[in-house]
Amino acid sequence: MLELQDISVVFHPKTINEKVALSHINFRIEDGDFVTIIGSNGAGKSTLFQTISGAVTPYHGHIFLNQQDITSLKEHKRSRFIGRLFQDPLKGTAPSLTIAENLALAGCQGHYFHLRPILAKQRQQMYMALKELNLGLEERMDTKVGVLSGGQRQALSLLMATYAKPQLLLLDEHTAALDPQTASKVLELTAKIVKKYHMTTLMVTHNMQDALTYGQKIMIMKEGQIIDVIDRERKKDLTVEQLIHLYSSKTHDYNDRILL
Ligand SMILES: Nc1ncnc2c1ncn2[C@@H]1O[C@H](COP(=O)(O)OP(=O)(O)OP(=O)(O)O)[C@@H](O)[C@H]1O
Repeated sequence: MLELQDISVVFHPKTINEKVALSHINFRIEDGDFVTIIGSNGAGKSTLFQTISGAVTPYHGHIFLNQQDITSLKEHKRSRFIGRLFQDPLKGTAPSLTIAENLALAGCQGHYFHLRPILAKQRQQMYMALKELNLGLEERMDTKVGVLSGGQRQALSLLMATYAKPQLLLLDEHTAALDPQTASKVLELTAKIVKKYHMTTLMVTHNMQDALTYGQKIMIMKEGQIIDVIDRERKKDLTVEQLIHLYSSKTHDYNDRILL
């Protein structure tokens, strides 16, 4: 379970550049929930993820993961149980290492990594995990990641972010830089892995259809606040057109990127 209690984030406090990026955020997500987050530019979505993952320290409030107060836990320690995926496929993998070496790296999340020969048993585990992606990467384990396509790399990043079975998975528009076909493939893979391991997941997206399809709940953010949470009951009969209408009327965001 993830719980945020009265979280506020202020950049450059008490200066002329002061910016309140998150303002009194409260929410609770149960184990295994898949929650999608939508919001206009600058609403605070990335800051929310940075705060949960420990890259940004809140000005106020507390964060609990499975009853443990992680508010002051360092980012690298949180990475042992929080997996994260970014929009840029280049961010989640090391290009000069092979696929197998990247997965070995993912296996020691948050701990010091020494590149050692990979044991036959480890390779077998990697082979099986890669096979699930259905992209043929299991036959290319000694290929350097730098030569993979954006979609292959993002699928591998997804596998890496979930390899150590994190308690929480944060997906920050992780398919936005991919072409539509590859994006839907990576999203389907995401849903499959999340369901298989019952991972508590938060996904930021600008795509209303994806927010509706994958989110068991949908959070709407505006100007550093959560302005609405659409729960299972309200979501049940919601169409994408109704979601767009609801979103636009609440945020006054009529951006084409959202509507499409
Ligand atoms: N390091 C920082 N210093 C100062 N202001 C910041 C910093 N990071 C973010 N902000 C500001 O905080 C607000 C929230 O930014 P954030 O990136 O979280 O929004 P977002 O919802 O992820 O937007 P987008 O959809 O455009 O990525 C914005 O006004 C942004 O300019």
